Amino acid sequence: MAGSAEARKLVYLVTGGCGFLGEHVVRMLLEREPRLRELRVFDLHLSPWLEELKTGPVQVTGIQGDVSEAHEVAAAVSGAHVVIHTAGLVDVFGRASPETIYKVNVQGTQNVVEACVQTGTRFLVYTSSMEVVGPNIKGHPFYRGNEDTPYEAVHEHPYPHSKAQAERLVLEANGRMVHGGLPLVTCALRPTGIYGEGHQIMRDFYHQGLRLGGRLFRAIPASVEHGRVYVGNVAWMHVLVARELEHRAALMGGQVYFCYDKSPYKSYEDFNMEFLGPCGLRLVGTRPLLPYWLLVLLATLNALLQWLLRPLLLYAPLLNPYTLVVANTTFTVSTNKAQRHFGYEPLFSWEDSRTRTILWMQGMDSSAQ
Ligand SMILES: NC(=O)C1=CN([C@@H]2O[C@H](COP(=O)(O)OP(=O)(O)OC[C@H]3O[C@@H](n4cnc5c(N)ncnc54)[C@H](O)[C@@H]3O)[C@@H](O)[C@H]2O)C=CC1
Ligand SMILES: C[C@@H](CO)CCC[C@@H](C)[C@H]1CC[C@H]2[C@@H]3[C@H](O)CC4=CC(=O)CC[C@]4(C)[C@H]3CC[C@]12C
Repeated sequence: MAGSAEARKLVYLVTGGCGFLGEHVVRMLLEREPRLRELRVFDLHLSPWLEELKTGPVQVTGIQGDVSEAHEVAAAVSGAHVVIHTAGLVDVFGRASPETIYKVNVQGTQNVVEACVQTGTRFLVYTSSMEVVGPNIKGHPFYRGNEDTPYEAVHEHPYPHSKAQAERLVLEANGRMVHGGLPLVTCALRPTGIYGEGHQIMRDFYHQGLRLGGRLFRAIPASVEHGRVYVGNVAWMHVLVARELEHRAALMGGQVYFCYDKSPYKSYEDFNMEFLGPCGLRLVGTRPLLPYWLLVLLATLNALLQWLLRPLLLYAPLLNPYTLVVANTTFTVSTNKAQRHFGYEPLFSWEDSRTRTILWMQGMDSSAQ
């Protein structure tokens, strides 16, 4: 979408703009935000593809930095009209220490909020997660819930705990006076499990399937529904929210929105097979091949091994007690809050989302294991 030079006046900052979701947000902004003049992409590691984006009408500025460093964040935020804060340490496998997770996710978010206040940036969109709600460690189902559905959110794992703390910081900052005397307007988006082009865990399952001779083995009952949402639609929601916060501050400020689209309700594994199947993999078993108690045992063993081996090497398999509970607990969303508050409709149908993801997977080098 082309915008005339006069209409281009806004400066956006996307933190974590080189990540899986961040890249889609960056590209979506360039395609669908005609008022954009400058797009700042802030990340710990800048990706080479940023260079290609520098030839268009929008000034794209890569900023290598760390959200946990307040001065780096303040320098990047200064002069931005809108901040989309997607940067985060996404780790439920024990790769990073809890301290590092808090430093990036909580302190990093606090730094973003303070930078907005100090420099006079008025609009802040935070990428939260369904994980701030659940599934909880008790395995309570959340079936087609919405933003108002009561649920006992109990967090013991550092990732959901840090995301919940960060979300609270962002929402509590709504209405704070920023430099210049106007109120900060914030809101949080809570994606369910995101999938699509660039999804690392999908890549991991694909390569695991290839190693196992084109097979994956069912571990989760098909009846357990896990919420999923296409990355392009999550990015589109971010773009829309960022745009509409200014016009609907009273309605949207301080609100949370689940990210949703028309992706079908399925188990985590059955959903993955929508893409892995057309890439030649097969899910073996109509029921889990191992009894649940054995999976719990294996997950506990993995956690124990991780702890024992930590001084020597990093052992971080996909299966641990936390991921087992998340994958084994029904958690699905059914809401239209984003449609009611800011007119969101998914940009990509389920068929498009599926096709795009399959094409991306088929284009991956299958030997790159
Ligand atoms: N992947 C998923 O299924 C879901 C992700 N989310 C949230 O979406 C956001 C993006 O996640 P993904 O794209 O999946 O993860 P990702 O790991 O692909 O992207 C995160 C980006 O943040 C950057 N980053 C990490 N630490 C940083 C630091 N200290 N300073 C600056 N940048 C830093 C990374 O370099 C990376 O580019 C995260 O906030 C995550 O919590 C929410 C729900 C689901
Ligand atoms: C038991 C295994 C047998 O195949 C399967 C293990 C799958 C898990 C690695 C994933 C199941 C559910 C995923 C999480 C979920 O989609 C919600 C998430 C939200 C976020 O904000 C970050 C990612 C994640 C925690 C996601 C991580 C991978 C799973 C636990």
